[in-house]
Amino acid sequence: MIKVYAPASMANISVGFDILGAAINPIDGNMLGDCITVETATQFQLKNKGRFVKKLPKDPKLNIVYQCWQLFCQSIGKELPVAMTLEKNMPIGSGLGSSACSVVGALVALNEYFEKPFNEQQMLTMMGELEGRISGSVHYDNVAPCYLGGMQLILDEMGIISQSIPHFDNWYWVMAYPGIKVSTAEARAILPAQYQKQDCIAHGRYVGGFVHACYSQQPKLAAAMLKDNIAEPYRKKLLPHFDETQKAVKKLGALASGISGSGPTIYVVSDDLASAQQIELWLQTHYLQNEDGFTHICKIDQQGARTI
Ligand SMILES: Nc1ncnc2c1ncn2[C@@H]1O[C@H](COP(=O)(O)OP(=O)(O)OP(=O)(O)O)[C@@H](O)[C@H]1O
Ligand SMILES: N[C@@H](CCO)C(=O)O
Repeated sequence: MIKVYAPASMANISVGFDILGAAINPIDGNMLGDCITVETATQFQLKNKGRFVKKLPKDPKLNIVYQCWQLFCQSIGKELPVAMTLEKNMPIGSGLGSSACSVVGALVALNEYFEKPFNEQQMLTMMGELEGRISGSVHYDNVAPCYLGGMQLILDEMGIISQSIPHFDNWYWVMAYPGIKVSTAEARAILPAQYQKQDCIAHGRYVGGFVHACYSQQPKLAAAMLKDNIAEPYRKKLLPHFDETQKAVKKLGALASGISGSGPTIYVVSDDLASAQQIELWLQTHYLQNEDGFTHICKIDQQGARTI
């Protein structure tokens, strides 16, 4: 039997719409991600369990794990009789890469079980295709960090889909999921089809500046560059009182904050644990909307998907 854990991820990180993402890990040892097992069977079976199992599609063929198995079989050229179990620990439509956790977990578990018929690039290509089926367009900024760990910059040139870039080891990422759903497909549909020239120039400056600051290890500059003029102005209305939340966490010492993926989770950066804890408490009291909501103080997860 093979069991794989696939971690949560935050896509975009404000500056890198569709091209930047990081895997995250709560510092308290909680495992924030889906788990998938693959076992021997005489015919294909898929069982679902976990905290968010009720939020999965009713039709089992719409479960992305089933589609992972189908694509894996098609790519290998034969039907593979295995029993898969999805532990759905991630809320759906959260901005924490829930579908990516299932896609990456399922493909890595199958690839491990069958002794790695596919290499990293082939795996990423399949992951991108499956993520694209869900959100309406291929984007790797959740699947790449979930699979490879660290902070990933999507390149998609010369056969290289993604490479990791340096980050700041002392940064805490306070993540707050309010408990409401935002569909990625809908959050993409509300974005403009075209942007003004000055917005394109500013966007280039922010993302270039952030990557430069990461390489030259200038944390203040990096935090100042974490600005989103592509998605946040249009998506923030989907999140509970976003502007007020940003102002409040800034007063509590946040270096930066923004939308995780397509929301409604927000991330807040702090380089001080006491301040991160105060921010977390504030978010628990003011940002969570129902009992499904949660907060975690995280660090960037270096490992990505792994067998456990
Ligand atoms: N195993 C699965 N895990 C998560 N979503 C699934 C799964 N199988 C099918 N789906 C469907 O995929 C869609 C996922 O929606 P969406 O992309 O908005 O969520 P998400 O992956 O949590 O988003 P985000 O990447 O912002 O965290 C939903 O319609 C859901 O029903
Ligand atoms: N980059 C994607 C991530 C979705 O999780 C978006 O913001 O639409």
